[in-house]
Amino acid sequence: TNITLKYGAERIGKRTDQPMQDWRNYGLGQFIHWGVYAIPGGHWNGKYYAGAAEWIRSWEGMPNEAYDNLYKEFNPKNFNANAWAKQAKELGAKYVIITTKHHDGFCLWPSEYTDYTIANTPYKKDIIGALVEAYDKQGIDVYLYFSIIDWNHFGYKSKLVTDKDRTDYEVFKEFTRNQLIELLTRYPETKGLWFDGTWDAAWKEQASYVYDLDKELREMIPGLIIGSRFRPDDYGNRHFDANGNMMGDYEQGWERKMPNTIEEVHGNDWDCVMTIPENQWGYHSDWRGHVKTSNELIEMLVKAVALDGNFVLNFGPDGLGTIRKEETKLAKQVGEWMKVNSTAIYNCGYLDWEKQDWGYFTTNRITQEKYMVVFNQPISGVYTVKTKKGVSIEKAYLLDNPGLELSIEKTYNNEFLIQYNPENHPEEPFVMVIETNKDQNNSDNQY
Ligand SMILES: C[C@@H]1N[C@@H](c2cn(-c3ccccc3)nn2)[C@H](O)[C@@H]1O
Repeated sequence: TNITLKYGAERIGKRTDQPMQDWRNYGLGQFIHWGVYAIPGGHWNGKYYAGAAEWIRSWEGMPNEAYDNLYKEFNPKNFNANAWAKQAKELGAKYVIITTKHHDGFCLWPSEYTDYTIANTPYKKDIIGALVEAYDKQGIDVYLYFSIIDWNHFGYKSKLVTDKDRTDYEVFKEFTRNQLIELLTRYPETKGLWFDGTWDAAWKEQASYVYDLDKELREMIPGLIIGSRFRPDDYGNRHFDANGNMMGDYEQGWERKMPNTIEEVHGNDWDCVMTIPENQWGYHSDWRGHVKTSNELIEMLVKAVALDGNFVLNFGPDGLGTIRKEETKLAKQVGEWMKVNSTAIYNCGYLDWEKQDWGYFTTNRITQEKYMVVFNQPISGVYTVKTKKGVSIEKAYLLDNPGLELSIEKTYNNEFLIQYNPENHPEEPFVMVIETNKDQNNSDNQY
């Protein structure tokens, strides 16, 4: 169908400019959710809050008035931006997404458009500025998370019913625009904005305002990257417009979930943002339910890269600015795996060969080198690989032991069977490198 839209997708197909190519090649990112919600950490008056810790203000167990005064005691004496950035570097994250303002409206930067900011806490100092500088120094690209929902602003409405709603909302729209311009002016190193809280009916009616704001922000920082969770089209659709075309630069719909097939990705760039516990972004002192292990997180990361996406792992520092021991341990474990295997992650993406049970294929978009990341070792020691017509496998070896060539048999219907029987069971996923007759990446073919 081709419905005429004034505010639909600005482009069909992937962005091809360098900033977007860099984004596409990150593979792994870090999400930071930090704010005053980290002070209660999922508890109030001795009671446990079963929801997501950053939503505790919406819980009847926590009076709004009590929550809205928490900022007066926000004084994270253990906060050390350089330590966080160093840990992210060791994790192997190529970019970071930092909450500037979550749904509660508390600003981690000294915004001049509201008093509900870090400037009016005992801590006083600019948290965002310190983090941008520290991550920049580590060579990690910085993206800013911004919640459109703002429970602290009188003009914020989830839906527009009365005339007063509408006049108040106009004030809120200008406030939102001012804060976004303020953020990009203060932190011009910002590579992109990760918007959240744009599902309200009120916001979905603002197609022309958001279209203009999107354009204005992109003009401030050339190459700025904004996902599909920002603009509504003429009919209030987000992510995909009325013609089914994606709005924004990548699909931002995979929150705590992932696609299973390349078809679900619709040829778009996408990111998956993931919590370590089942559903906690902000700090909760009592994680219940399933807490993911490093091998589970590594499999999600590899699966995302294998399906042409990025994987963004969330960290929720506590009220004093400490990154909790569970997150520190996982950052170390994933980081150690990345030190050995990131060749199959960075600059890699989807290889259009049939998915096999032993794990995932990835391929380097620049060198075309191909990788098999193994999660399920076959008892037989036989790894089946179905290539494309005319493509044969000539060499196979372990990424961390190139000298040991693995035997390859070709079957009658163009399948290749790679044999690998390690003496002992590997404790974590491992990578095989495969070279085909079509590879041009060996030096003597370069003219
Ligand atoms: C990135 C994540 N997005 C925020 C969120 C998710 N949701 C939500 C609301 C209703 C249904 C499903 C998800 N509301 N807010 C979370 O608080 C966190 O910031």
